[in-house]
Amino acid sequence: MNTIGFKPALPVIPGSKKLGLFSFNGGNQPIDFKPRGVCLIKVAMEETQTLKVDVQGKVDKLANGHAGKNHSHLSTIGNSTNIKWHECPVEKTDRQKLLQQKGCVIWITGLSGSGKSSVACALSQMLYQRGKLSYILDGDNVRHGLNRDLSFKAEDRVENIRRVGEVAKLFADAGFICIACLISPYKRDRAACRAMLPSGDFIEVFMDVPLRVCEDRDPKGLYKLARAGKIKGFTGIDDPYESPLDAEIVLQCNTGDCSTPSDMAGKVISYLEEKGYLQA
Ligand SMILES: Nc1ncnc2c1ncn2[C@@H]1O[C@H](COP(=O)(O)OS(=O)(=O)O)[C@@H](OP(=O)(O)O)[C@H]1O
Ligand SMILES: Nc1ncnc2c1ncn2[C@@H]1O[C@H](COP(=O)(O)OP(=O)(O)O)[C@@H](O)[C@H]1O
Repeated sequence: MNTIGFKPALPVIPGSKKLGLFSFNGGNQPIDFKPRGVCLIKVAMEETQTLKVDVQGKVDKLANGHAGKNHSHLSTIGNSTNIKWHECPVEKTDRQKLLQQKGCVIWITGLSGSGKSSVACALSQMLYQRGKLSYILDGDNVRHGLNRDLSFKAEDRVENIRRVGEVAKLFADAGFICIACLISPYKRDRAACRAMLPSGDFIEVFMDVPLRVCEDRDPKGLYKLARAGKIKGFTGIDDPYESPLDAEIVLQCNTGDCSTPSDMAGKVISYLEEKGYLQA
């Protein structure tokens, strides 16, 4: 693929979108394809854009080039053969402008009882109060529906995380601030979810709460059951939890005396503000 620059032949009114006929006239890099005179291209805000051009002269926006999207050709993705990505005129950037925020995924990981759901709820509430749209994908809740066929065996946890990662990606593309809170015990699976999103849009939050604190809380009595051998493969007891080393945000609580979920959520809000996610 070559990259070329192009300038629309008609003026672009700032803040507006158009469909129109444009000729390639602004490329200053060598290209080896033959433009067919005019092409129907959707115009974005900028006067000059970098486009990908394949050998057949088909055009593909670089910005949307993440996993699985092949705009020009039939693809095989997993067991799905002969599939093609369909673009629509309303894109993520348009939805973000509408919502005045940037779509992203806040991925909260930690042991059962570490406070993931509490922080997720507090965060969602604080965002709501600021007029920002979020949606929570809570492991427990998603297992009531979409993932009801999955157990807590290692391979089912992997599939659980993969599915939630994919759903979270869709929410982020819709412009939502998607808050996923799952134990997600394996580093590799969290990394795979991170890789589904454009750089920066996956924000990992580690609930750094030791097992003894979680076990003391034991709101559902599950640790007690696991210690008694009545639940097998319970995370932290007889199933592994791999702590993140590269989380964007670490929320620590070493003793029973922790800061409140709202204070913790406040740190996430500060991060989102600093990184510009709370504006379009
Ligand atoms: N074996 C075992 N191990 C860990 N957790 C268990 C298990 N069995 C049931 N539960 C309950 O399921 C909730 C975790 O679901 P997740 O989907 O977040 O788990 S995972 O990410 O697939 O590991 C978890 O909820 P949270 O306490 O909210 O984390 C538990 O209540
Ligand atoms: N920051 C906190 N300080 C004290 N208790 C907390 C805190 N966050 C959560 N809890 C309590 O700990 C228990 C587990 O919280 P929860 O949010 O359900 O964790 P998780 O979703 O990780 O299982 C609940 O009883 C909750 O009220």
